Amino acid sequence: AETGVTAGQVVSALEGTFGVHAGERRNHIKGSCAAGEFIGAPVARDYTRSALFSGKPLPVIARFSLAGGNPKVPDTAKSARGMALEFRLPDGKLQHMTMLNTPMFGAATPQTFFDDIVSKKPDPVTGKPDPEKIKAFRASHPDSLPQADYLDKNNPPVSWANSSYFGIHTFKFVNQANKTTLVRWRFVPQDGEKRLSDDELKSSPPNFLEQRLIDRVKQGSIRWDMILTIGAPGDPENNPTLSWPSNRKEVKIGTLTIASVTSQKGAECERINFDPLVMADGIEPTNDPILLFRSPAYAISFGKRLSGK
Ligand code: HEM
Repeated sequence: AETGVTAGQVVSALEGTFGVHAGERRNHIKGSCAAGEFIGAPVARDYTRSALFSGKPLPVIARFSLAGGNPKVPDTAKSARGMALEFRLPDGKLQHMTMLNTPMFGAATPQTFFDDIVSKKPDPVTGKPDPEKIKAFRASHPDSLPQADYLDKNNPPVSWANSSYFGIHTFKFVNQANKTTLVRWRFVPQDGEKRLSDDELKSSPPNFLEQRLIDRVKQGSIRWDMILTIGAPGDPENNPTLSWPSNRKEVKIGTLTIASVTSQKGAECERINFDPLVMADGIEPTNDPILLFRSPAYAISFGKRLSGK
């Protein structure tokens, strides 16, 4: 039933549902900028020749965000949180990782993502999304259910610092001998996972994530461990809605340190397009149709906001 929705149509759907906010991201519009460094563990070189894992510290520009194109989305919203990283490698090379705090994504195809966004368009009468349309979307798109179920059952984190972030897609690690390994990765917070209680969900103010992260970093740097999961034959490679079995081999391959946090206005992360296909030698994409679709969609959003639209 793939009808081949285009990246332009998906960005238009985001604008239709969330409005056009000139000069701003069409998705993950609300967020904060951060910076720090990454030290990769040389043990990763069994799997990849990427300069990320030289063992030397590399500068990182980061952005923490909430999913969706509503600039006023409350920080209690039961939606995904994002962490986007730009690693600055020697010789001006770049590596991006643009992740969510859910282990899986809510669409196996761009069409499902499009239908999801359209189903959330506010009803002109109530000014709110129509719960019946959201129900109908879920019933007709089983690939949306694992992430929706995860977001239903897991409250959002108390802080961006108290969440794991998942690469979600499968990627290829290519080593010095040109051997390819299918992998997934995630970043696990050294501060520990901590979610809002049901009471806090109701009582928290709409804006606390940014100030809480600024306050946290004043106490000292914030760290995440980068954990690599090694795929086994038969593990889904091109479907980001499907988890891998939990008994796969895992290796700690680096530490991310965030040392400064600011609001996004005028800060360095604001003008970065965290296109997940920006990759340095040693890491390559799979044929995951969602991963490949993200790049043109981000380019359209980026082009619009850079030109003040
Ligand atoms: C069909 C699938 C998807 C579409 C169409 C889409 C679209 C977009 C767009 C248009 C932006 C704003 C880009 C900009 O103006 O710079 C964005 C941001 C973002 N997306 Fe996606 N996305 C998709 C899937 C995903 C997936 C699978 C993930 C995580 C694995 C993800 C994580 C993020 C994050 C974290 C940001 C914020 C990046 C930043 O801070 O600049 N997205 N997305």
